[in-house]
Amino acid sequence: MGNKVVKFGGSSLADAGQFAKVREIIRADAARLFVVPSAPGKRFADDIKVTDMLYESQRLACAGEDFGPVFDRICQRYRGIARDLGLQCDLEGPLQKVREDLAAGADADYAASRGEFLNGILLADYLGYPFVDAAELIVFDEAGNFLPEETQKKASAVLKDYTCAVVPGFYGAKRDGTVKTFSRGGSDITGAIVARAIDAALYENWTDVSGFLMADPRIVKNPETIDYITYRELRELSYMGASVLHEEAIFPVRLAGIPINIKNTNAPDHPGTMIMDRFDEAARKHTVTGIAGHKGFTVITIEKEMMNTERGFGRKVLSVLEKFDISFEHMPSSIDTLSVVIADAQLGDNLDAILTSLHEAVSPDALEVSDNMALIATVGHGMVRQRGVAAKLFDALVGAGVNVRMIDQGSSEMNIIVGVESDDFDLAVRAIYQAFVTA
Ligand SMILES: Nc1ncnc2c1ncn2[C@@H]1O[C@H](COP(=O)(O)OP(=O)(O)O)[C@@H](O)[C@H]1O
Ligand SMILES: N[C@@H](CC(=O)OP(=O)(O)O)C(=O)O
Repeated sequence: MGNKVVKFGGSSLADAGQFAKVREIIRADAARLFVVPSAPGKRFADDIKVTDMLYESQRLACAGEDFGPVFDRICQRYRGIARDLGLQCDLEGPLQKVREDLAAGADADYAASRGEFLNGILLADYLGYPFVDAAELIVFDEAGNFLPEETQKKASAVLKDYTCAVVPGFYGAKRDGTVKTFSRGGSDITGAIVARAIDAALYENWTDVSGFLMADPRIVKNPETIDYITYRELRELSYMGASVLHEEAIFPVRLAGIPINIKNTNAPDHPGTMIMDRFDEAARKHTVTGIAGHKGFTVITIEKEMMNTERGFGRKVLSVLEKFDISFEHMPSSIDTLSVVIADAQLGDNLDAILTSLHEAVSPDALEVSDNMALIATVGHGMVRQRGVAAKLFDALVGAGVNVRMIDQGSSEMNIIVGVESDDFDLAVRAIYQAFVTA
């Protein structure tokens, strides 16, 4: 039987009690030999993640303000875990080093990475596994882009000398040794990289929910677990906001054909969700695999009669966005209208300037802006073969009194995206869930 990589999220390692559950899980299966921890996460709803406190410490240090009190709270989190578990490893030395580095002007990536680094030291000691610094395995270029093939070479060469190891999640290093983190939630990517590097039989991703759920449990009460899902479906759902797995975590394992199993640290016997390239279609319980979405989008709708006959119309619109260095999410079109959906974070303060440029570039009959929009994706390979899926979805939304502002049936044919007003977001997700799952 092949080895397993086990990644534990911040909620799974938030305190000593959680560490104990993690060790029990690892000891229950002799194949669980490569462990990727996140930084201590929230212990209760209003708690603060260590990663957030590290960013805050760095921000204060950088502004020349006193970061001592925030950093002391970080130290207390780690000291509490080490004390409650009776660990003997040197924690004070590494804590002091981080404090000094922050005072000396360390950057945000380095600061944030120390959350996983310190937790990795504690977990390695608790398990009796060697600690392998992710900075020795994971490579970024000078501009900060992750280099997958160079990483695969380096990580597999280093890890072949270990029968087991703890590798902290979330970061790697540029070739000059400067620490670089992935985007938030990026420990999931580290787990996938380690799985590919050791050619694991399975990548287990342990979190605080019993697998990937059909909808966000903060919106839908007790949603069903998705038993099986393909990498592609999962990527669509993760990208659209289902935060349980970082959307980029799929690439390394998909390349190597390694399945991912999402499991619950607080309910380890639950089978969770299996993610793989394909599976027996008969195993699907519902037409729809999952529903995900998020708020914070603006839609610009461009109207122009006979637009469809005008050569290069789409290109001109896109070149305006390119000029502002903006990427778009979707671009549904009909005969005389074309809409571009843009995340507000991309748009910044550029909306007025973009509208002016669009007027100059394509002389539209009208430009309409809908801000404060949310996008919801209803995803499932099974949707292609079923008639009436779109009708059922819209009936559900109309029945709930939701005003649908935009529709995009993605070219992947396993995805229908609707744009609704942000205030209707939760209502719309519940209505779709009810129509496809509980009705
Ligand atoms: N479709 C979904 N299925 C499961 N969890 C979801 C989904 N959408 C959002 N979530 C949220 O994702 C959380 C788990 O992800 P995350 O906070 O990154 O965990 P971890 O700290 O273990 O990495 C869950 O607690 C849940 O609130
Ligand atoms: N600690 C980092 C990376 C991470 O992946 O964390 P988690 O596994 O708790 O989502 C973050 O908060 O973004």
